[in-house]
Order: sequence, then C-alpha cells, then structure tokens
Amino acid sequence: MEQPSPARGTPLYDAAALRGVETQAAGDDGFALMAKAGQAAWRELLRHWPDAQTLVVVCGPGNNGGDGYVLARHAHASGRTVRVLRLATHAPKTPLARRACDEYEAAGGVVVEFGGTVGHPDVIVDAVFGIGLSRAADGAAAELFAAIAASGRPVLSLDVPSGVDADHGRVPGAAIVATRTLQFIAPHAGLATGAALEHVGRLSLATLDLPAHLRDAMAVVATRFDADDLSAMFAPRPRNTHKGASGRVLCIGGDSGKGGAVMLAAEAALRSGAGLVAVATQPLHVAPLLARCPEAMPVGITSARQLDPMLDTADVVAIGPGLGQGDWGRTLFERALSRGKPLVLDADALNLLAASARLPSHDDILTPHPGEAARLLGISVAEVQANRYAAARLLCQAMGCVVVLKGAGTLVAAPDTTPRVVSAGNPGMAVGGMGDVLTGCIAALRAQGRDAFDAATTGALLHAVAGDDAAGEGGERGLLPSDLLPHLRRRANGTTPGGAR
Ligand SMILES: NC(=O)C1=CN([C@@H]2O[C@H](COP(=O)(O)OP(=O)(O)OC[C@H]3O[C@@H](n4cnc5c(N)ncnc54)[C@H](O)[C@@H]3O)[C@@H](O)[C@H]2O)[C@@H](O)CC1
Ligand SMILES: [K+]
Repeated sequence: MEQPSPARGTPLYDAAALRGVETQAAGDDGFALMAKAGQAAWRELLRHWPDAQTLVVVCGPGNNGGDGYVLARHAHASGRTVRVLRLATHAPKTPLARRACDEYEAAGGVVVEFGGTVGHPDVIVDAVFGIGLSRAADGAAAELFAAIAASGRPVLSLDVPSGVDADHGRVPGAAIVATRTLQFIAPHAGLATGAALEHVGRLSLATLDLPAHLRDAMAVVATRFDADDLSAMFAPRPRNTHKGASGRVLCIGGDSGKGGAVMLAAEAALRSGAGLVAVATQPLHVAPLLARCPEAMPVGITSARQLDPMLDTADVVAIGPGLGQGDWGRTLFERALSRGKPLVLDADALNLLAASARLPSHDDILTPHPGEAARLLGISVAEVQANRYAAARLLCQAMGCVVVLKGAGTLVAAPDTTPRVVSAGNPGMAVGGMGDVLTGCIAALRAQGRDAFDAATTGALLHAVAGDDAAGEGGERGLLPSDLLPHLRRRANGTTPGGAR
C-alpha cells in the first residue's frame, strides 16, 4: 500500500477564541491592537488599490468601527480624500472606538451621517460589524448595505463582511458583499463555508503580531485545506507496486436510466489511482460502460447473490450513484451493508440509509449534500445551512462514521476530531454527476490505504481542485463532471496546472 503524507492545513478559530487572546495580545494598552488592525487594513488597501484617491469608510458602533476610524486617520494623513459615513445610531459605543474616532476627528477627519447614498469613491471600507454581530442586520443597516452594493464600488471589509456570522458561515440578514476581506489575528471558521463564501471575496489575514504561544493556546474549531495543501498529500508511488496494491474498488449503482452515474464514479476511481475497479450495475449498462472505459470491470446484476464474490474481492465499496430506491437498489444496498467492507455511501444509498434502521460502521464514509444531510438528521435544509459545522458534527455523531457535507466549503467530520473544510471548488460544479465523481475519488483513495478521514479529506480536496482546474480551462457554466477526469489524474500525481510537482 502507498504511504500517504499526513494532512496539515490551516487552523480556523471562532470569535470566543479571538476574544480570549485579545487582552493578552494587546498587553497593557488595549488600544495598541486596534491601532495595529487599522494600520494593517490601511496597508492592505494601498497594496490592492494603490491609486485610490477617494475613500468612504463606513463605521459601526463597536470595535470594528474603531478599526475603520484608525484606517480613516491614516488615509487622511496621507492626503487622500476620506469621509467616514455612519448611521445615526452608530456613534462609537466602546471606549476604544470612541478614542479612535476622537483621534480621527482631532486630525481634521470628516464624519457624515448616512443619507441614502454612499457616492462613488474609489474604494469603500466596510467597518460596520465584525465578530460582534449579535443579530440579523436589518432596517437602517440593511439600507446602508444596499446603498454600498448599488454603488458598484470595490469594498474592503475589515475582519468580517458586515452582517456575516464569523463562526458558522451563515448570513442571517442583510450583509456586505466584499471584494476583499482582511481578517484580524487568525482566520475565522465561519468565513470558510456556506453562504459566507458569497460575501468574503478574496480573503487575507493580518496576524497583528500575535505571539506564537498565544496562537498555539487558542482552541482550533476546524482545519482548512486548499489547493496549496494538495500536492503534499500525495506521495510518489513505490516503484515495485502492482495493481492489487493500488486498491480494488467496487462501484454499485446505475439502475435503469441512471447508468451514467456509476460510470462516472468508476472512471473517477480509476483516474484517482485505484488499481482495479469493478462495477455492479444493471445488465443494460455493461456494454456502454465497456465502450467508454474498457479498464472498468462491469457485471450486470439481476440478483443480490451475484454481488457476493464482487464484495469479497473489493477493498472498498462505493454504493449509491444512480442506485435508485426501487427493489433492485434496495436489495443491493442491504447486501452491501451486510458484508462489512469499508463503504462510501452516496446519493440513493443515503436515502435508503435514512429510511432503514441500519447504521454504517465507524470507518465508513457518507457524502451527503445538504438535502441528504437534512433527511438523515430529520431537519430542514435551511437548518443544515444555518450551521454547517454543527450539522456535520451531529450527523457524524448520529451515524458514528466519517461525513462529507457537500456544498460551498465542503466539510469533512469524523468522530472525536476537529472538522476539516475544503477551500476550493466553484459554482460550475453544481451539476448532476459531480457527486458521483467525488464518490469515485474518495473510494479510490480509501482503497489505496488511507484511513477514512484522510481519504474523505483528500478526495474532497482533489475533486474541488480538479473542478477549479477544469473551470479555469473553459469556464464554470457548462462544466461537466467528466471534464474533471484528466485533472484528477494530474493532481493525484501531485502536479499543478503549470506542470510543477
Ligand atoms: N478580537 C480582537 O482581538 C480584535 C478585534 N478588533 C475588532 O473588533 C471587532 C469586534 O468588536 P466588537 O466586539 O465591539 O463588535 P463589532 O464591532 O463587530 O460589533 C458590535 C457592535 O455592533 C452592534 N451590533 C451587532 N450586531 C448588530 C446588528 N445586527 N444590528 C445593529 N447593531 C448590531 C452591537 O450592539 C455592538 O455595538 C473585530 O471584528 C475587529 O474588527 C480589532 O480592533 C483588533 C483585535
Ligand atoms: K466589517
């Protein structure tokens, strides 16, 4: 078996952890950290918009607004035309924000009340709400955000796009859609998944010189993996390997009219490095499958007994793509779950699981989209999306196995471990068959000797990055799952689009 490299990733934190280090990091001078945040934000603005001459800095009542006043003071001192804009109810409410505002005004800075428009500055700085968002932004704040959006100007959000929940990724009311977001101190878990991804734009981080010992003491709530992490997750193959050592995958699915799903899973498994891929499908799909992919080994299945020898020789079983929920699919589902092989369960296998009393085993992998997760949990899709971390954790606890919660910012959860977030992928991947490819990737990596958590993480990242590679070639709209196949192969060999390893 291959020896995969250990996964590293970037730790993510919640607001409680950030608040916990705030005072320690600031030392005796509470204002020092705000001064650093405002200055880092000003440098970020200059880096990305060096020619900006006119700025509107929209400040809220808390310390996020305080960061905005500090930035505004630097911008004013540099000779830029700056206006701080705020709601009548958003005068500074914290001592630090008040001090930052006083210093800005003492330097000659202008503050105006929002009157329905933000004008047409070169850049808008969003310093309304940060990690202190306490409820859905509505009313006057929603009008302010709408005016910012209507201006069409680039927006730099400080710490968090205002209105976005920095812990959970939900957007409970109105919210800013940022061009860029500069996070302070450490990356926020809620900006890596779910609806937040529509709002953050390009994310960057200013650590504000947080000492390493303070960062190491912070509780990590999730670990993020992106394209830069991928190549290190694939070690070169041993020279003396053989096809059996590269893993045997059995894909089960493809009821009448749904043969393409299981074909995609099988081909993705081969392109992700599986040594042997067998397919149990409806007899009518055998010939087209062989015509498309002669390397796959399809068997037409008319009775569940025919599955037994295939199950016996498989290292991993991927079940669900195109399986259907009719008699054929249900019988194969029951048979596959009774044999104790490591499973990757997707699509109709998840629907059959939700309707059955069976539980997967601890090293099985479920790959639900939010709708399937909601069905398995007995809650609504909106509830899943409102807190994707919690939904993934709950499902993982309820099922006792690894869960891949798909959707923007795919989450991978395993019992008693820190969840992982995949920071790759694009909206072009919202198309039928994409999940079947993911199932094939994960099954192939599991069959190559990775544990369930590692196979699920690496497979989800491989799939998302291959999706980005494919979208980069021809665009997001019209992207097909089979477009990912050559990219899976290249990325599974640790190669980037430029060819470097
Ligand atoms: N955590 C840290 O270590 C640091 C924090 N800093 C800044 O401080 C921010 C946190 O400051 P705060 O805790 O003061 O919180 P915020 O400034 O994020 O917001 C809190 C204020 O907004 C109001 N508010 C919240 N949600 C609202 C809503 N939906 N509608 C109307 N009003 C609402 C609250 O009543 C409160 O007055 C961070 O995001 C960051 O920008 C930085 O100065 C640097 C260091
Ligand atoms: K903000």
